Amino acid sequence: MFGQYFKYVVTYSPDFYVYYTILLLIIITMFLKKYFLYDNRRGKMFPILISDKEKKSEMKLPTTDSLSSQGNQDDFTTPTKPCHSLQSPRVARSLPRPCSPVKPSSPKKTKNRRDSMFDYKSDAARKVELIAKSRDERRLKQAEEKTMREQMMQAMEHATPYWEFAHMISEFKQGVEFKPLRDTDPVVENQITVCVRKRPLNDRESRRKEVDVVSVPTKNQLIVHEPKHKVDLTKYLENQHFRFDYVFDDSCTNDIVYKFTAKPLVKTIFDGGMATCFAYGQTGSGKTHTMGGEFKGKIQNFKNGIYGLVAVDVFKQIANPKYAKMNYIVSASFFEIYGKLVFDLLSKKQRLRVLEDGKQQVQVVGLTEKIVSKVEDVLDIIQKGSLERTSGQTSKNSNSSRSHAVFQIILRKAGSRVVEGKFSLIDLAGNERGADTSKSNRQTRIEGADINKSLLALKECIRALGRKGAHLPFRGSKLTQVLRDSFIGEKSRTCMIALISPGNTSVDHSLNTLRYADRVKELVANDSLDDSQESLAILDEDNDDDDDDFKQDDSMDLSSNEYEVLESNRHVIESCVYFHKMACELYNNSQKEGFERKQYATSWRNLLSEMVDIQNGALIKAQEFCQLLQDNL
Ligand SMILES: Nc1ncnc2c1ncn2[C@@H]1O[C@H](COP(=O)(O)OP(=O)(O)OP(=O)(O)O)[C@@H](O)[C@H]1O
Repeated sequence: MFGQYFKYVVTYSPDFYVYYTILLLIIITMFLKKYFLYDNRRGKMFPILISDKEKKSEMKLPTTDSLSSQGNQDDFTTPTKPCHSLQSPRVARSLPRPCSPVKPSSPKKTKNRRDSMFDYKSDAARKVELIAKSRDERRLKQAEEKTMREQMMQAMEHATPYWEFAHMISEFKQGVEFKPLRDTDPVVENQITVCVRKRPLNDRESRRKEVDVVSVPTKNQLIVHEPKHKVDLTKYLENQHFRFDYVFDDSCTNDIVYKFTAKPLVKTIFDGGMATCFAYGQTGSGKTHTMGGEFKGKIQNFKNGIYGLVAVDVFKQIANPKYAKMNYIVSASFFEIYGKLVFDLLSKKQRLRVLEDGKQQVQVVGLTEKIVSKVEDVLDIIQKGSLERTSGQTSKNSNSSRSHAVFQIILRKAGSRVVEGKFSLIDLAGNERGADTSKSNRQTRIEGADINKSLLALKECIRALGRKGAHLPFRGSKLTQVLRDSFIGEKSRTCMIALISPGNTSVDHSLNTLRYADRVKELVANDSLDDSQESLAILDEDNDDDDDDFKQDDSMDLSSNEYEVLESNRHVIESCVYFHKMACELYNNSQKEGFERKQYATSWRNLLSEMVDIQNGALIKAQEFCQLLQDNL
């Protein structure tokens, strides 16, 4: 029927297309009115977004009753559905006014028609909103971080008196990539090896809430974070960088330390050379722990100290078919040098004399040398000597920290007295004891001066070993005298292990230790004295022995003091020539273009501290001598 009507209209009504178009326009307008809004400001139409829920509510138009009940505040229970929710204009218009009393403070404020219009924001508006949002989030995060930082600082202040430094150090460490030494790293063989071992904080330091001021970022680098105060008392860190052959951090065991230090030297003594390994550092820094073995309470495990580990490897080599036919006899000795006195640790601390024969061979007369055939024999000797060394001492007033302990393993061929090879392992006196020279107690001053002197002489001797053919100032101390043959010969090899305590109260001593070790290595690496310099340094060789030094056992005898003062005087003269040359060289280099500022600063500082060391040593001797002359008046 509709079809017939349509056919009729098409056939008989020429205005059909006009009607049809008008009808279509009406439909389109209605559609637009229902689903679109016109934004006057922008002159654009926008489609209305209606959530599914709202669409549903729109479809179910509220009855007058329900609307009035919504409008009744007393019955108001759900403010989440206000009448002016997002609805089409038609629906919105159809709603009666009284529906407005929705609580204005309603937490879920729904959008009205106008709000819905502004849901459609330009990109710029969206971006502004995003920026504002992220700014608010950032501010919130910053506030949270600040609160946390304040809380942490408060907690740290209670936990440690050095919390500010601890905080600065931990911030510094965050920017450092740590790649410490690993057991699998290759062992480099040097004639002189200088390395550093840092021990962990001990119980006493932890109780005092000390801060660990030493970082070991790589296998050969170390940083000391020296706590400092500015004039206005602001705290800051001075980070001092050092480089050595190896640096062992507090997680390294004695086995690892041994692998990179003394182990490579064992074969030296089978090749007819002398090997020497020193442990240098402040009292309590771990010298005995490293050389003698780890402590478990008061009990020391001699098997895992460097003494014991060397013994194991020596016997392994003896069993090696290459050396088995050589018929080596192994013997061991253990003695202590305290000032100018030498004591046998294997013979109830019997006092020994050090003499030099016509061929400049130094002999420790009467020293017990026990023949050993297995590792256990050596461990017995180490145990006996160590107990002898520490017996009758309290840790506070320990003589062991003021004496040098020398443990030697000697190789001879069966039936011969000739030494084929010797490994000397030395646990040096605490280096801070050398600074005891200003103390009023005369004995302490003398001890301090002796330690200072022996450590300076030791450094000079190692330097001389590095500078082949240079003058060997071995007469500078009893220690270097008895070790004379360790510093001569092409085949001699030396290793120094500098031990440091990590606590902030030890930082000055640790820096002293590191500077000493640094100079030993740096001079080995950089020194290239020319012949004229060497010839200047030889003066002493002709200086015929004033054997007083060897024949007298009295520690403070006038003539030996005079000898030492004159020796130090000569040493100062020689060093002045050397310093003058080096200082000129450094200065001239600094005038050249593109000179390395950092290298210059380090070299100049080291040169000056070396000069100060030598002059201080001479000053101590001169003061002692003045005092002695006065006492003898
Ligand atoms: N690497 C380490 N790991 C753990 N503990 C260590 C380490 N080094 C040292 N210690 C501990 O620190 C303490 C002091 O060490 P040690 O006696 O070896 O110092 P020292 O330098 O020989 O002192 P002294 O000059 O008085 O003989 C010991 O209790 C030792 O166990």
